[in-house]
Amino acid sequence: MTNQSMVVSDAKTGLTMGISTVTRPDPALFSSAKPLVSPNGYFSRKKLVKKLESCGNGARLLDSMRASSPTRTRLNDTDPDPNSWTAHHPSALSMFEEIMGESKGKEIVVFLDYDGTLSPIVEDPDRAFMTTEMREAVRDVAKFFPTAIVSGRCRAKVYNFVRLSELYYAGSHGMDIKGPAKGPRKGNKTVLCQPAREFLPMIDEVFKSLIEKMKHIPGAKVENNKFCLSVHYRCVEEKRWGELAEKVKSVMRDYQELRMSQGRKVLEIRPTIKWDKGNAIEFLLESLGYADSDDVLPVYIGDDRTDEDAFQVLRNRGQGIGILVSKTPKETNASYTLQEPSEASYALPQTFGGVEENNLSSLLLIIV
Ligand SMILES: O=P(O)(O)OC[C@H]1O[C@H](O[C@H]2O[C@H](CO)[C@@H](O)[C@H](O)[C@H]2O)[C@H](O)[C@@H](O)[C@@H]1O
Repeated sequence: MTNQSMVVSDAKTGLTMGISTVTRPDPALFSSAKPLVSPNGYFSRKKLVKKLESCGNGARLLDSMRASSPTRTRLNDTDPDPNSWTAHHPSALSMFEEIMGESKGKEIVVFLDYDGTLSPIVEDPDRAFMTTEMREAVRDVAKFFPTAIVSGRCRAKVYNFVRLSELYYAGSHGMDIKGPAKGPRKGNKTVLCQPAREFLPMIDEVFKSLIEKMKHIPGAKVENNKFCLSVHYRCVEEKRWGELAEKVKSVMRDYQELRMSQGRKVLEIRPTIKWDKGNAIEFLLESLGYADSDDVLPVYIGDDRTDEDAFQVLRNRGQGIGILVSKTPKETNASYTLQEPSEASYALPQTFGGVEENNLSSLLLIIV
């Protein structure tokens, strides 16, 4: 293992754009890697950690699959009280003034989750398209603020859905980050970070095993997200979820270097490295020159458990705005809420005439 760094500079501002120190085996695999030359924005080395989330016993996993994928609309006793939840996590739309106050004098950086945030949740993961209005809204946001898509999907796939080359993309739950290829920073070196590169052969192997195992479970789907895998059970009969979980666990037993987490009717398999969406947004903020800056206001909008790592980072920094997209109360580190993707999809391009840079009101006008 080597401790390598990447430096990317922004020709426009002269700022160091991307510096990351990541643990990885083969520097040659990082096409844009260069020696660390600036004292600015060093990232502390992220060491491999033991499994963060064990698979647990079968019954626990099955319970958790049910709990994390509610088909119900009614709340149960364990859900947070809706009134106190709304009081603590008010709608981002109703808190416009307050949110605007936080943005004064700060540079806004926008982070957007994809599934469930920019696109509605649908049965077929390959058909989770975003609307044209949403794309326009994101395009317009990116004209004013550095904007990144942070997704569990493989970077190429999420790029194919979004198709905006001026954005940063952090795919595979942040384990595959790339800066804009074109757009405002055209001609500059691009930010690149792939801290789990060494796991690629293993992930491919596990993908093949899972495909084989899932063949006999109607509706199950295995998605290769490059540095992680998704086993979807949205279209599997609930009475077979236990069997599906057992099969996934039986494959996982041979791979102690991988761990499992859960999303919305999906089991996600990924390397045990301590690198998640939270690390991804820290990396990107650092890349943009905001490592320890008080002058930045990161805004993160997401809907899923994996987005909580990013919300947590904002809380830890005591900086930024986390917005959870959810219709039902959930434990969350976000401060505000939106009910559903459509609340963030009413693009109002006509408002751009009056938009001022560095003003959060511009952002909200664009996305709501
Ligand atoms: O981080 P995200 O961008 O939110 O990605 C998380 C997972 O999203 C996708 O699965 C989810 O959306 C599908 C399409 O609506 C839905 O069918 C599935 O049940 C959801 O879990 C994606 O397919 C996964 O690979 C991502 O990890």
